Amino acid sequence: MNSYSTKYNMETGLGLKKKAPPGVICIFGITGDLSKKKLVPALYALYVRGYLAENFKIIGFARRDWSDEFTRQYFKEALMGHPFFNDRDADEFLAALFYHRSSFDDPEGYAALRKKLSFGGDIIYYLATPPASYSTIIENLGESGLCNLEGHNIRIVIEKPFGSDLETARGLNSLLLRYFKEEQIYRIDHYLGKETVQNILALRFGNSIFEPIWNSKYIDHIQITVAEKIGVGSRINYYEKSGALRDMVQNHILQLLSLVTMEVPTSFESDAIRNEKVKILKNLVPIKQAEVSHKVIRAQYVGGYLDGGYVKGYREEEGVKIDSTTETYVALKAEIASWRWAGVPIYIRTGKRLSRKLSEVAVFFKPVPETSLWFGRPSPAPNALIMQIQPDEGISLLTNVKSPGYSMELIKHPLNFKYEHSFGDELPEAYERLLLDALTADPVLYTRADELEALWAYITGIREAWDIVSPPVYSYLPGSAGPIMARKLPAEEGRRWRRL
Ligand SMILES: NC(=O)C1=CN([C@@H]2O[C@H](COP(=O)(O)OP(=O)(O)OC[C@H]3O[C@@H](n4cnc5c(N)ncnc54)[C@H](OP(=O)(O)O)[C@@H]3O)[C@@H](O)[C@H]2O)C=CC1
Ligand SMILES: O=C1O[C@H](COP(=O)(O)O)[C@@H](O)[C@H](O)[C@H]1O
Repeated sequence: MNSYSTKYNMETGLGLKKKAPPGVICIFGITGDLSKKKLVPALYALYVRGYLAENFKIIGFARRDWSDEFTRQYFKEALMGHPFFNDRDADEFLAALFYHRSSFDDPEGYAALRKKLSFGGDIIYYLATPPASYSTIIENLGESGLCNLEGHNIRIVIEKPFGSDLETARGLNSLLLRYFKEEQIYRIDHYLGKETVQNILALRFGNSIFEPIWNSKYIDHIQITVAEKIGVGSRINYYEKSGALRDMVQNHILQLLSLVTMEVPTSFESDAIRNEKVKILKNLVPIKQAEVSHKVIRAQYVGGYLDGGYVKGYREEEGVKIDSTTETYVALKAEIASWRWAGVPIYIRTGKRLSRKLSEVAVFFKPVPETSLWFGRPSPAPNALIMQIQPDEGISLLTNVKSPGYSMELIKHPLNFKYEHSFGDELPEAYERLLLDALTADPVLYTRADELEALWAYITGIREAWDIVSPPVYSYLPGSAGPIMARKLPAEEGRRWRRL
């Protein structure tokens, strides 16, 4: 037990409902960016909060010439900005970190790894590597027998992107299934680890007031926005092949969509939830070639001024082709062919270099009926339920209230719940929850093979239509709300985007 754990849990009510059993997590790509920014800090937080077994170990696999000592020092420096950092906890935590030097394609590296895994307990392989290395690692783990070690429960976590279209995702699934069973495979989507995303289910199914109105009779439309202010940054090589549709819509946004629209699961068990999500994803109406140009708007940011300084346009970024058609923004109208959702459009938009960072789901209800009640006065604005994923995590219900005074004038007013006000500002990082779930063999927040293939089927349909039709790639200014053409999507149906 360490200095923080009892105090922290009592204060925040996070609760020690589950604790990782003894074992080892082997992180492939320990010297990389994700390990430094997310994985090791999340494991440290779990350690400090008391969620790791006493003899839990971390093995970092990469090819740089590092020693155990150097690796510990490197991560100690990386942890110095962590909110829970203190010398004693960091040293104790890092004493359990070991470095394993090998190339991913060297079978001897796996034979040597086998000896280091022999201290018992569960084994979790975490692939935090370039996606091109996934198959090499999986094959080497399989052929060296490391997927099947007597007396160990073994799981494998795979980072995104999981494939680049339906065919490659299927190929990766079948390679994994050659060596692992589905229940051992954990495909990550970090949005599912966010508290506010999990709260979508809590809000919908823990409150009897929502279910009766959660359908096409009462809901007019839904908007899902994941906007970012940052540009593509140093990830050009990956992004140029990916674009916003694959980078954000295929995973995070369609996950949000499925949580907001799925039927009530029979339990909070992983398969019960994932079964319902898959049903929704399979009911997404494919976007056909003939409609792709007006149902999907793609665009790129151009150069311009943001926060007082010039920022390069996407095509000016180093490594981007001058005639690149990779979209840094995409907006689309999705539809679900089901009794509950027929006729309810779901407008989606995501992009980089927009006016601000914002992830939210907004559910717009139908307006009150047009009757003589409001005759001569403006009709009340439709109600909307806004689930703000980040920042300023919270939920608002936009209602109409009487404006103070002598007449029946209505004004819009939000009923607000803010995490920060109710629970303090410290929400656990998504990777903490996701890692804890992988360590405790709970796949509820991970994507199942059939779910992943349904996600890719929808996106691959759009990509293929783009390849044939070549719709225009519109432009937008940094700091804007996106391309003007995107307004058309809801506007042609008498609606408009929420302000960004
Ligand atoms: N970085 C991020 O913010 C995010 C990353 N991801 C995903 O996480 C994964 C990792 O990303 P990131 O950390 O940025 O990648 P990096 O390029 O920073 O790290 C790659 C890691 O893989 C190792 N590596 C690469 N090739 C070999 C090889 N042949 N043999 C041994 N080691 C090798 C590198 O080791 P060495 O240094 O020794 O060469 C390094 O540790 C990717 O799938 C990415 O899409 C997902 C979301 C966000
Ligand atoms: O997966 C990704 O997500 C980030 C955005 O994540 P967030 O938690 O900051 O909302 C995005 O910047 C990146 O391009 C994408 O690969």
